[in-house]
Amino acid sequence: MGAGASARYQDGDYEDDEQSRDEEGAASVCDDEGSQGTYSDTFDEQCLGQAAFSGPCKITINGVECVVTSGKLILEVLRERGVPIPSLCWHPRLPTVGKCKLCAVEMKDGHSPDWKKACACASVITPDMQIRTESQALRQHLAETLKKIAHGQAERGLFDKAVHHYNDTPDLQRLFGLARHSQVDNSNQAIVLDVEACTECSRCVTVCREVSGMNIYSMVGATAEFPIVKQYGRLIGDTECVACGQCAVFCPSGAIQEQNDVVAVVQAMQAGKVMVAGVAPATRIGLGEQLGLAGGLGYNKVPSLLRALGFQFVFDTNFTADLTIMEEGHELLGRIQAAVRPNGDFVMLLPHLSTARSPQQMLGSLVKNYFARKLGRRPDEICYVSIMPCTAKKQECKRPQLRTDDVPDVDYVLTVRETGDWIRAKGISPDAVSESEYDNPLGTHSGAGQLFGVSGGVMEAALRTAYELQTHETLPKLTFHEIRGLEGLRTSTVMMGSLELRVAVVSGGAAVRRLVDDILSNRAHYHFIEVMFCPGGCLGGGGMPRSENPHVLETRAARIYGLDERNVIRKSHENPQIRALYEDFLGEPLSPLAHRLLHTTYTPRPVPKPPPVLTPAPTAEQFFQHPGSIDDEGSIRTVSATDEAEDEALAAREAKKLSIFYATQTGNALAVAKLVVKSARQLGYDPVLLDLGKIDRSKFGKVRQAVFVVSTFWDGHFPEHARGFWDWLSQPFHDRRYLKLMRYSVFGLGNSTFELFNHAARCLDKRLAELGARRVSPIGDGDYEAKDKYRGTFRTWMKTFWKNLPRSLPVKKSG
Ligand SMILES: Cc1cc2nc3c(=O)[nH]c(=O)nc-3n(C[C@H](O)[C@H](O)[C@H](O)COP(=O)(O)O)c2cc1C
Repeated sequence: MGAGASARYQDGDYEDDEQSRDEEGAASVCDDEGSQGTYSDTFDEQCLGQAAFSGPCKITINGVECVVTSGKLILEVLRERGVPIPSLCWHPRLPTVGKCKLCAVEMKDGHSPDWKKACACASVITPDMQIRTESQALRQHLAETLKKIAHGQAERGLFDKAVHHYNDTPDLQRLFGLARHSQVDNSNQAIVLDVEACTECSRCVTVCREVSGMNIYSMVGATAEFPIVKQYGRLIGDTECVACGQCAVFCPSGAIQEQNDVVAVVQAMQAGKVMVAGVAPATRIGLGEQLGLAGGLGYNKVPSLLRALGFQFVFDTNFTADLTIMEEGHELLGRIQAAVRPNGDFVMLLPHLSTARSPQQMLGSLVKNYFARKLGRRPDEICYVSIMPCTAKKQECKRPQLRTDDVPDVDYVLTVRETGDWIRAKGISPDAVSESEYDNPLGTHSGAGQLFGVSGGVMEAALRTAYELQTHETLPKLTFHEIRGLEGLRTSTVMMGSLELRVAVVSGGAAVRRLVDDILSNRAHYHFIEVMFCPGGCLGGGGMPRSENPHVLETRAARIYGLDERNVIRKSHENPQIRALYEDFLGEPLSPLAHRLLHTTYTPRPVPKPPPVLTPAPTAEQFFQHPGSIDDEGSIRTVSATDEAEDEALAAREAKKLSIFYATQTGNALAVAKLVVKSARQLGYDPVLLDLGKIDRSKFGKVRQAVFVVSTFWDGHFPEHARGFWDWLSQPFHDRRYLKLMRYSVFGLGNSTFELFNHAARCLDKRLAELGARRVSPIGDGDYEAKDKYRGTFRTWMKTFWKNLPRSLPVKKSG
């Protein structure tokens, strides 16, 4: 609801004086007396950040007076005080979206007699506010909202059952379109999406866009059967998804999960394989949480629990974290020295990824190629299972580069969640097992290795070793506080003798994207960068326990730092087993054997392209195929720009000529462009409608009066048919006065839930002005998310344009 709309609720009688309501939003309710009333599904949302100050203030909650902090969200305050309040879309670590409307409360300020309904997740506490969470109307609202969610799930469930039931009847499958779609998207090696369980809360959309910076999910174009649309309407496996699994961590209903590999692991056990597990640094922090142990799990309980599950050997991925530092540290110093110019300066190293494998893959490789030999077994007789905080590791272990003699180094990856649930399902109690040590020779680690579980930890571990390797002196201070913390980007300059090393630590995909942009555009210069895709690093990984605790990442980080501090060995190069491994087997860091077993190569992954054309609306097709023909509405002339520019001499007519260019993917922009044509004709103009993808470019510079109606698609792009035009117009060769004759205005069609809202229209608007065209009126930002879709914005924009157009005519010089 717009801020001005008022809905009054008094003593169980709902009164709504808003005139226009959209159909979807209206539902029928009974009030206390059982009379039927109309109930608007709209909300009074207090603008976040509206609170004048943040400090203690008095409010009442359900009639009880209390002192709380103003400026906080109502939902946060209710949760802190233990007042039951349902919600689905809200999460303390995500921006508010106010989608599910389950957290409705009623509120009023001190003196007002009227109660207003509001989303507790989208409204902030103000002094003297009264809040109630219980009333007949709220109960009714909750029931209706839950019913809608359940209805959607049930519908999709029935749909799914129909697939099963009609499995042998292809005609019916075709009829329902079932042959083409599956309810369960199993196309990704790490993530599975079962839309039957989806509550349409949109958390996956938010986290993927805001935290991971990927924008794989969308609800635009969603249907009842498929409430979540993936990039370009494809299966997840065909998108750019990197399987970080943040969607799985934040999904409240289990619709998005990791691919479960427990059954495959159990089958390997039953097949008599030698079962070996490896435990990651963040795993030992997360497993206790997944098992519901508030105080965490005793450090050496983890190997015991894994042995109770049936693993014969339990190694420590912290060991190979130390090994990674040895390989990566020598690699870094080698690259720096190779890059030092005679004047002592050194060149950018950023385009060069380290070739060192991840600790998981190093451990897998050593288990299959080193430990197997000690055991007198063939690599394929061993099943190595990695217990990880990460979902992407499920994908990583399947990379073809990470096999030796066609045997995978890592057979399966289980997330912390899968492992915890398996332990529970087997009825193993952490209290019933005693502590035990990790197995050797791959089980001893330094505190530096443990730090791999937190963002900044790999950098800190690397610096502890690189400093001593470079300077041959003892590092005076072990902790690098400047690169600790959970902000997306931390930077520092570290002196290593005379070498000044500029370092950056980045975590969370969105922050990574920003840093990469800065580097590519020469705004950021670093020598050594640690990149972790998950927020806070592995402790915020896609395979870690789901948590509603806003401070969960800080708590996990503190535990990891605590483990480092308690360790007797704090530097990777001081780990005695690492030294022994080089002496016995690998030779030295970066030796040929180390290269073969511990390093890898990368190949670019194909980036999925948008489909060539997304079924244009039939009317648009007519226009594309028959330019110049009379359209179905009988009155709109479409011509090529060539004809249009021929009339130079006819000045009077010229002033009335208006070129209306459109670019559309699914036909909406064309429909809007036609409205402009009609409106122009009513005002006595002579409009022509032009497909922006088909204009005669040699005549474009002669257009005098123009309107552009342009939609944005696929991450800020122009619609398919007009991309060639944009590529051409944005080229640097155009003269700055190329469009000096043109007066124009742009109307954009987009959706504000996309990060690049109306990007195509905005770029066009800017570019036209850059090339000398005069803007008659400001761009119209049409937003599909607006209550009336594009209507209101369009009317205002059109009105301003007609008002300004005659005034913008160049004044004739007299004499
Ligand atoms: C797959 C898809 C991607 C979209 N991408 C964007 C976008 O990046 N930015 C934006 O503002 N709108 C985006 N939209 C919203 C469209 O611009 C909006 O639906 C518009 O009405 C389409 O107009 P058209 O039918 O003329 O192409 C997207 C819509 C879809 C279905």
